[in-house]
Amino acid sequence: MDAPTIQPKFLSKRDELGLVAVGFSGGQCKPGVDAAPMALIESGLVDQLKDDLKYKIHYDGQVHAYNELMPKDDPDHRNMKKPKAVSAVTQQISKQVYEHAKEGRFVLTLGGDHSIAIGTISGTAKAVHERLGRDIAVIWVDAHADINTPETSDSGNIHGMPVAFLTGLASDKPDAPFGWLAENQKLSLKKLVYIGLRDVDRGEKKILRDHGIKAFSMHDVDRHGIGKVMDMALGWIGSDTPIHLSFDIDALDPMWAPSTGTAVRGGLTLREGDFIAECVHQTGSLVALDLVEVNPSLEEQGAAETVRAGVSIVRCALGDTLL
Ligand SMILES: NC(=[NH2+])NCCC[C@H](N)C(=O)O
Ligand SMILES: [Mn+2]
Ligand SMILES: [Mn+2]
Repeated sequence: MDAPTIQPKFLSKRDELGLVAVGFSGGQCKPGVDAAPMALIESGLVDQLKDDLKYKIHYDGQVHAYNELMPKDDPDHRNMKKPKAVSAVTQQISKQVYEHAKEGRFVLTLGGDHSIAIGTISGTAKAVHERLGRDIAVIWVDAHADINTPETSDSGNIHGMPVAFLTGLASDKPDAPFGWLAENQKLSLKKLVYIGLRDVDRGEKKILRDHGIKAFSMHDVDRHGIGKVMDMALGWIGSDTPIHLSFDIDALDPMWAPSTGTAVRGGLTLREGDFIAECVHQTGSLVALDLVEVNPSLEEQGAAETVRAGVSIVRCALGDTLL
């Protein structure tokens, strides 16, 4: 197979990829998502990116568990569970992603639960601000909006809050857990687009409405078809903005991806998920990708299938083509 043919617009080299493997599950309560990076790598993801898609991969060879960063004592803060752990880990991820992104490399992060996007997106945003003087856009593909503030969240799980912190809808005092997020690490609400939503909390619906946030729910996918939805989503972002794609595997229907912590029926087909990734690749604007929430220890009979779905989405986003 040939190397990707799309010339990336916002990367300095078309074939350089920084990989960050994050074995972290502290943004929610179910153990097992930390095992996803190894499962994805063992199923051949990295070899395929190297051998089939011809990427030159910069990888430190480690699935980071960040044990050295775990606080001894981590009481709830504003209703958030494990605030210090998530803060320390996401701050470290932010640096790791930034180090790759500032070199003009594509950055692939394998999670881990979705709280890690506080790190990945802040790292991309900072590097893109510095390198190109631009804001990034984020396409958030998920059954959930993950835009709860600590105050609107029922669960207290931080994987339901990353977008609130990244957009500044939620913030912490400088000395509090998420006080480290600086202005140049944040995301504009106008540059955020959701696809696949179907389980949005009441407080989150109000946030989406009040701020006019662009969101394509499963209803929109049913009504228009995924082709039209992608045209509208990419049209909203425009062709001159670097894109960070944050893909929660639970956007897919549990038929295709059962092994995930907060599965919701009525989701995207595997092909619709791949199609989203293909369309985003074809823009030439993609600069970073997260793949999160694969949990091989849940619905174990479906774990291999879930991992395969994850591999497929990453391949499509990185330029794999059928023909
Ligand atoms: N990244 C995810 N899977 N998030 C699920 C969030 C579920 C729920 N809205 C919450 O705040 O807890
Ligand atoms: Mn989700
Ligand atoms: Mn999510």
